[in-house]
Parts: sequence; C-alpha cells; structure tokens
Amino acid sequence: NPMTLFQFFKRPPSDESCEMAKAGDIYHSAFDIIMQKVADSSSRHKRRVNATDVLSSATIAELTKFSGCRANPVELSCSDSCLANMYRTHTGQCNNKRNAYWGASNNPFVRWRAAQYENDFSTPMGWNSNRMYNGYRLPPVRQVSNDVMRTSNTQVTGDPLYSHMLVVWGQYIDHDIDFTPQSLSTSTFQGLTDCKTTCKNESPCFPMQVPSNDPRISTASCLPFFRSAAVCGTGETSTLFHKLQPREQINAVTSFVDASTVYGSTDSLNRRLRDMSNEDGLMKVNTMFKDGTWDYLPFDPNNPCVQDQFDASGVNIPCFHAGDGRYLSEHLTLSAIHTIWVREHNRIARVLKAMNPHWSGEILYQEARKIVGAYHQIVHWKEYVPKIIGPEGVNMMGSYAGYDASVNPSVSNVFATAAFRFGHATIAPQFRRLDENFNDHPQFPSILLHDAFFSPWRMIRQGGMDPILRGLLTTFISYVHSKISNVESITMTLLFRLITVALDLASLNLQRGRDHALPLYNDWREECGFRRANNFSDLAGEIKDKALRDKLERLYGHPGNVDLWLAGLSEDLMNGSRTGPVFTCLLARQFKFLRDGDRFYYENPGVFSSQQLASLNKLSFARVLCDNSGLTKVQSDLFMLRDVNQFVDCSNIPMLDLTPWREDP
Ligand code: HEM
Ligand SMILES: [Ca+2]
Repeated sequence: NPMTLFQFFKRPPSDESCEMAKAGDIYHSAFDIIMQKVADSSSRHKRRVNATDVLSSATIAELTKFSGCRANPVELSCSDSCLANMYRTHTGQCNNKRNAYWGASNNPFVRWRAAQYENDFSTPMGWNSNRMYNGYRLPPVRQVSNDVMRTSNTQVTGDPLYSHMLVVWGQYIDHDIDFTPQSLSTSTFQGLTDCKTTCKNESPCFPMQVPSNDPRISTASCLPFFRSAAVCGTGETSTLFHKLQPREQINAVTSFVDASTVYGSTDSLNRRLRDMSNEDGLMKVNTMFKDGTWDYLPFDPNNPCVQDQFDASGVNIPCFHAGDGRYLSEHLTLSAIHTIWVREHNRIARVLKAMNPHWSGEILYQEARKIVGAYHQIVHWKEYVPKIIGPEGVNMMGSYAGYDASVNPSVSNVFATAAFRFGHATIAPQFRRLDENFNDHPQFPSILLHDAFFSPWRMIRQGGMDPILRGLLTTFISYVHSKISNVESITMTLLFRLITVALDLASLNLQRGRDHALPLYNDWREECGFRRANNFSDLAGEIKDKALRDKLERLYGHPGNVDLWLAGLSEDLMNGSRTGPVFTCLLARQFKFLRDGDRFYYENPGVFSSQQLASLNKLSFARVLCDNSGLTKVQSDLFMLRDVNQFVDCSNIPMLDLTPWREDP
C-alpha cells in the first residue's frame, strides 16, 4: 500500500522507540475518552470538571502502567568498569556518567528556546487558523511551498563546487544524529477520523490545506500530516501527572556521531543486525544476492519495498535492513552509503582477526565498531562540516579541547526540525548511473529522484552499486541560493508515483516545525545575536534579494513570523559556506556539542593510542569507497566536484594501517 510506504519515512526504527511512541498515544487516547465523558457529564451538571478530579491516583497509576508511560526515566547508575570505559553502549546511555541519558536514543530532544505551542503546552502553531501572530495569520504551508519554494527541475542551478556525495552524506549522517518517530495511529485517537483524508485538525492529524489555485493538486483539499509522537508525560498527558509540561518529541537514535546507522541505537536491533553464528565479529549481510564479489545489506523480510512491475522472476525484493531501521531504503543512494560502511566493518573485523586470532568475536566486533565510529567522525568533522558552515562556522565551533562533561550532546529540536534540513534544498532532481568509463550507463540510464525511493530492486537487478556511486561523485548538488531552489521532484512529486496526492517535502518541513512548536524567525535571530526584525527591510542585511523579501512579506505580513526552515534558507550564504548566518550559528552549536560532549570522540585523549590516532588521521572518505566497491579511481575529496580525468588512482589514497591494533596474546 503506497500510503503505508510513505509512513515508512517516519516509522520508529526499533521496538523500543515504537513502545515509546505508543505509550504517548495510548495514554493520550485514554485521556481523550475520559475528557469526553467528563465533558458530557459536566454539561449535564453545568460545572467544569477536570479529568484528574475524577480519577483516583490508583487509576492514574494503573493507566500509566498499562500504557508503558514513564513520567521520569528510570535511574541509571553507570559502571566504571574497564569495559564500560572502552566501548560505547548501543543506546548511548552512560556516555555521560553523571547524566546517563544525555545523547541516548529514545529520549526527548532538548530545546534551546522554549516551545511555542498555541495553547502553551500542546497544540501546534496554526492549529487554530485564525490565531494572530504579530497581527497576522500564519500562511498555510502548502501555499508557502507553492509561492516560494517551487523550482522546476530545469531551473535548478548546479553548485560548481560540490558533488552529490555531499548531499547524501548529509542525509546519512542526519540519520545517525536524529530520527523523530511520528504518532503510530493513522486516525484520530477515538478512531472516528482518518488522518489520510481529513481536513480537520484533530490529534494526531494536522492536515495541510491545499490552496484552491494549487498548480498540481485539484482533487484533494488537504495533504495528510501526522503529528510527531509525544514523549509520554508531556503535552496533554502531563496533566495526569499533575503538572503542565510542554509537549516534547522523541529522538529515536543516539545523538552521537557513532555509526548508529550501522549498529542500531538499541541492543535489540543491534542483535538482529550482527552475525552471531561465529566468532568473527561481523555484521550480517545479504544471503540471497551478491554485488559481484561484494556483499549487499541483509533484507528486512517484514518490510516490502517497491517492486519492479515487469519482474517475472517471482522473487520479491524487500527493503534493506540496517542500524536506522528501514529508513535506509528511502533512497538508492542512501542505501549505497549504508552498504559501504557495513562492508568496511566486515573488512576491518577480518583484518583484525587475522592479526589477533586470540580475540573473541565480541572484541573483534567492538574494536571494528570503534574504528568505524571514529571513521564517521573524521569524515564528518574534517571533510563535511567545514564545507557546510564555512570558516566562520568552524570558528564558532572552536578547536577541540578535550571532552567536556558539562556539555549536553543531545540533539536540539531546532537542529532536527529546521536547521539540518537545509540539505533538502541541495538535492539534485535526478541522479546518474555511470559505467566503468564514467559514461552514462548504456543499460541503466539516469533516473529521477522519485523513481529511486524505496526501490532496492534497482540496485540488485540493475547493475549493482558501482554505477550509483560513480553517479554520486560526478553529479553536482543544487545550489542553495536566495532564490530558494527546492527541486520540483521533491516539492511536487515526492513519491508522486506512489500515491495519488503529491507529497511535498517543503510543506512537510514547515508543518513539522509548527507541529514541534519551533519558535519563529525573530526568536532565532535573537538567539544567534541578530536584532529582532520589525519590518522586512530590517532583514536586508541577511536577505539581500528584495523580491524574495517582498514575497515573504506578502505571505507572512511580519518578518518575525517566517517559519525558521524557510527563513534560514532565504538568508544569503556566509562566505565559503552553504548556509546563511542563522543556520550557520545553529549548526555550529550542535556540531560543537556533539563533539565536545562525547566521551568517546575519537580525539579525546585515551580513546585511541597515539599510534592508532596517527593511523586514523590519514583517513578520508575516499578510502572507504576504494576499499569497499569496484571503483579504482575517485577524487581525493569525494565531496568536491572534479572532472573524471582529475580523479586519482586508489593506490594514491592513504590506507588504514591497522598494525597499531596488533596485540600480543
Ligand atoms: C533524497 C534526498 C532526501 C529525501 C527524499 C529526504 C526526505 C525526508 C523526509 C520525507 C523527511 C521527513 C519529513 C517530515 O515529515 O517531517 C526528512 C527528514 C529529515 N531530513 Fe531529509 N531527505 C533527503 C535528504 C536530506 C539531506 C541531504 C539532509 C541534510 C543534509 C536531510 C536532513 C533531514 C533531517 C535532519 C530530517 C529530520 C529527521 C528526523 O529527526 O526525523 N535530508 N527527510
Ligand atoms: Ca548516532
């Protein structure tokens, strides 16, 4: 079912996050029913009663138990054993020993500025469409998307500097850092209204109105939207705990850049991904198909993906399975990056085993995992981050001065819901598949983005992974520019083939910001040291394009009201960066916290020996591709766009020297 497929985007990646999202739903629906009954009886008795007035504390305790709701996380005492100091937990718990849940999976996002719910604790901004903000109503997100964000595929400007690998790394590492599950219910909690069809705001449905003159959609007056799952005990359900706490959303994965995309963010998912059949410390690979001599990721048999409609073999190809649940199959290029890292883990584990035959499977696994985690950090902080936030952003991060236990590395809501989604404006409308000579593949030509969603069959049946990787290295990214290019494939036809109503990623981002009650633009200006704007000419320093400012004014009325994701993308890029000043500030802060607040950050003294660190410091993303695919020449920095005749031979790219890991038995 296509709609179910769409929901895969936001399905919790592990049983634990599923339970957590469910707890909030169950508690909330019980609460709704009680409130309804109370409202019925109080209208008869003509007096107002609260649900908590009519429930005994024993009933509330029972409800809490049945729903699985936890008002406060269980106290954890962190071990100081040698092993606990050597390796990360899969959940990220106890990375910070005094604050065991900092950065851990299945915990609330932190907030850098207080949430702005319309009723102060749970209803999103725009829930009541007549509500005034600075004297104006918030425009429907689809209208904003149509009027500002739409760029046809042919108008997208190519970025002269960077390859599409930069985009895919952004998406990949985002899934290492955050994943927000949405409510598991697809209808209102009392089951009376279906979120897929309703135009009414009733939890968990928060549909997006389609303007009457919409250029694409004439058959529906709303696009479906499901609210993100709430942390139980926040928002509506907080009242049952005799407090009023603003609704918070869940980060289902570990905040740390720790390759949770490979290993999972919970022990249960991790166990399913590891090959425990021997003592080699390996990750599971596909047992049905091979990519020449290379391995594919294992399948998740419970999760069907899109199939080739002309395939007569009768063999269904399910979605791949990896550390972020099923999300990795979202896009072929994303699946490719996941595959590369699982191959790298197994490659490293095998070398380590040959070197240290006395190591157990567990040690081999943990040591390989530790190296792969460090490798992710190296690619991220050395190769990726400086290109995104530029020299000024890097300056804001400051240089690394060792682990700081007072820094909370948990991902902030604004990072996940707005700032790091800047990447959505850089996606190219199509991606290329190239043969060994880097010419368009004669059999499997370039395909449009939306044809590559949830379709692993296109990798398995159409030439394997190498053509996709070659394409990534040679396709430019779209230019984030004040004109706002958000390619048509994304705004207009995300999953267009799959469902009758087009889904629109720009609208989703804006509506998600309102669902999470992210404060609007002025607050973030203030947070980042800019003056609050009173009129649109006050924005001239950050948004030079007058025509764009006028457009924003027509839509929003007041500059302080602009949704952050749009405002951030509208700003002119800082020198040498791909983000404007407010996003640069927010991204730099998050990347700093993720680095300084991670006890296992690879450069933290003691994490690796100095010889090991010297080995790691020679690494580049290019090497991973050389070691784990059929590519024999690449650019030395995979994120830079280079002409193929400037590519270097893999033999010239420094290898990972594992000798410092040799240990005498
Ligand atoms: C083919 C490319 C991509 C597609 C199709 C895609 C699609 C999506 C979708 C459907 C969502 C959920 C939207 C919602 O309902 O709120 C999402 C979330 C997100 N995307 Fe992308 N995306 C892509 C690339 C990127 C890139 C390049 C970045 C960053 C550089 C990025 C960063 C994010 C972030 C941070 C989130 C929020 C994740 C969470 O916490 O759940 N995405 N994306
Ligand atoms: Ca992680």
